[in-house]
Amino acid sequence: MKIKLLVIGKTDHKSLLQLIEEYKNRLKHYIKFEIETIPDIKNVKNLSEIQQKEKEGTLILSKLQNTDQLVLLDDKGKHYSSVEFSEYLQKKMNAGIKQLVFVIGGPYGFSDDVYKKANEKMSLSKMTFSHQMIRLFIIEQLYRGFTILKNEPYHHD
Ligand SMILES: C[S@@+](CC[C@H](N)C(=O)[O-])C[C@H]1O[C@@H](n2cnc3c(N)ncnc32)[C@H](O)[C@@H]1O
Repeated sequence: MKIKLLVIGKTDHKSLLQLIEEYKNRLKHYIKFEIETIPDIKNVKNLSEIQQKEKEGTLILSKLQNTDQLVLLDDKGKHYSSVEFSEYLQKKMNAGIKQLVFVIGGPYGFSDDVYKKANEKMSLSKMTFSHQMIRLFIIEQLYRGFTILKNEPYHHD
């Protein structure tokens, strides 16, 4: 199985970028992982929130393969503990899924079309994080999940 993280807009904070790189490199020891960045929509100031979400949504959907399993990161999604998340990853690998795609929405979240296409919604907290910060959090949780599956001493309950 491969895992892709689909995000909108470049990571603009240098220190956040460094941490993302660090955890991305750690994660790559366990699974094929890539981050795909959709460029920011131009002239957003002239667009309503709905128009921006729809434009971003069209771009998100254009990046997907038919066989992809689409997981939206969404503060209203399902909650997992880190151990449950590791079991979730194991189940996906056992199910023979080719590519698991986690998507992070733009500043206003996802369009209706993206919600319709999604296989599931996953929340990392009841709180809302910025679309930049959440990149690091999901990558760290993926890394943590694989260390749990390998019984490595990173996670402590
Ligand atoms: C600033 S938030 C968007 C908030 C927007 N009001 C909404 O309804 O989704 C930007 C993106 O970060 C991600 N995000 C933020 N907080 C999250 C959380 N607690 N769990 C999972 N994803 C989250 C989601 O992908 C969201 O689309």
